Amino acid sequence: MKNYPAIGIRPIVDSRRLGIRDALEGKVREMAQSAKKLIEENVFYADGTPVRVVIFSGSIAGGEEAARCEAQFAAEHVTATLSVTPSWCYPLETIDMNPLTIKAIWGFNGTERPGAVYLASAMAAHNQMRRPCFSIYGRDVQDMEEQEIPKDVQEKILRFARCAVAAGEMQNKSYVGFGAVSMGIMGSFLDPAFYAQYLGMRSEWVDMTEILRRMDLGIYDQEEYKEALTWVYANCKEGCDPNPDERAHSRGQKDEEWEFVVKMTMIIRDIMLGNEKLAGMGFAEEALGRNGLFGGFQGQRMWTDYKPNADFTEAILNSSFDWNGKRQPLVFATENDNLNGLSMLFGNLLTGKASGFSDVRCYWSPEAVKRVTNWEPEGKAAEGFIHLINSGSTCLDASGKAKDEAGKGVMKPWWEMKEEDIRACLDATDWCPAELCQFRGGGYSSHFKTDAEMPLTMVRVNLVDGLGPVMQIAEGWSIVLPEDVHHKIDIRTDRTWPTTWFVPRTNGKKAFRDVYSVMANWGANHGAFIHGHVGADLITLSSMLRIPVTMHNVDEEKIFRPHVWASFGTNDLEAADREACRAFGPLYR
Ligand SMILES: C[C@H](O)[C@@H](O)[C@@H](O)C(=O)CO
Ligand SMILES: [Mn+2]
Repeated sequence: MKNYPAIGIRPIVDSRRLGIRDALEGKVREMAQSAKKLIEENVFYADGTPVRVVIFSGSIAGGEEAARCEAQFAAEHVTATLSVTPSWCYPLETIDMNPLTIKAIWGFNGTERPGAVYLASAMAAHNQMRRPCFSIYGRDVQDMEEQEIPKDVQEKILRFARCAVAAGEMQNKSYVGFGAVSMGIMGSFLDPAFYAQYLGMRSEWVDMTEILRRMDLGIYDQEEYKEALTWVYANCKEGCDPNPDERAHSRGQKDEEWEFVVKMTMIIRDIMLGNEKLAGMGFAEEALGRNGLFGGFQGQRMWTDYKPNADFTEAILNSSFDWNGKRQPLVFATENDNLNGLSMLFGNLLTGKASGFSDVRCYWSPEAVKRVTNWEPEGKAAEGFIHLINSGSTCLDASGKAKDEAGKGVMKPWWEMKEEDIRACLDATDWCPAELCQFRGGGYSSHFKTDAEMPLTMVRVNLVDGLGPVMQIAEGWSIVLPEDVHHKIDIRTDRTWPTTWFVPRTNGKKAFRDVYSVMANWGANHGAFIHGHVGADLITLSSMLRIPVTMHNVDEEKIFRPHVWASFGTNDLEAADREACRAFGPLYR
């Protein structure tokens, strides 16, 4: 079900008529319209639709009009508000008091009217009444008649809007976990209280046998299945079979496994999203789906010891395309690691791009690389690098084969993918039969290497007893190693899996002292990665969700959190963040 969260703009004015309110109405309306335009042109829901922005029909000078605004916004599913004003107004009578909306105020930096005085006073009210609010105030004084939104104000409005919409898209949606905990991986343990209280999400469990039930009873679109299988045979070339001849599956078995994994992919998608075609086949309940926003699959080991694994399913669902062409990625976590899936989801909601899922497998020091390959790491690899590799599944976008206008390898918002991008990602990927010691039931692993130097942000949400959820962020780059070096170290691991060589940006201090320290401090076996340096957005989103960021390498001046965070300290921002999140607690408790 689609229920887009809207951003509501609240024009605030001084109530004194006879020359003040009248003089402000035009300016405040123009501020509201320009903010609406800025957001609608630059911020998108994960499905590519421009964000819906509504402006209160009037302006707000007191509690009565504030209440009217609240009523209008409630009917419009407004989950975040941006109040705008060029003047002094009366904070306790005009601010957004809704405990659930995510709030910001843009106070015009002009001195004809005391906009900044209102802003500061409104922040004091928000801070004292447990209603955290983002403060947006331009660095340079503007003339009252100026209509241009200054660049620094634009950056804050857009960061606020992207993150508030991401938070809003999670509300009332579900995480759908197929199976249970995989191989004792703690991230697979699904804590419904965390999702309900911090994200406003529902947690659902689906036994993996549901996939077999639908397969055996033919509860999937048979026509689409034929098209999908034809597309797979034409576009998903088989790679090397790592199994010794005496153990390798026969051609017949392998063909059955292709049929199986294509059906499995469609069935899991239908369980997550629903499919009205199923209603026409007499399966009304199955047609509804489970309102899934993201999900995960246990796989190992009970399923994968018996049936084909979900490597193909996870890789295709996480990619920005399938046999129907380009489409919104469906974030789907390997090994049912919902915390890594959530980390992927944050990146996807903020950018519209496919997210990578990886084991954080190994730190390669320059010395070790030299010893093993006789190559002296240089450039971004000079301090060593981290091997990101997942057991058989990463979105094909992570091959880095989509190209921007300059011909550079990138990962694009799914709606910008071109046919040639999809073709290039498919051509760069082969699908290796599963290594049968680990996956006795077979299946196919997406096998590629990230073949472009791209800005990436590695992300992880962890749950820590006594602290709650925490976020880790490492901005850095994928790197491309000389082919022989890549080959020598890649085949030391599972040669049929997708590899990304990652170098975090280090600064010689604390967790980012060097590449080794980043790996040593990482909170779990998995990490998600998203294209671009989006750490500042992740920090803002985390503050909205009251998730403290306990590790990041984002420049301090880019950090944008609710104004009240400064009241928890300005010297140690990490401690202040932790204290503020603890003080306010989860949004939906
Ligand atoms: C195939 C192996 O069991 C992998 O799945 C395992 O090493 C992991 O990915 C653990 O996160
Ligand atoms: Mn893993």
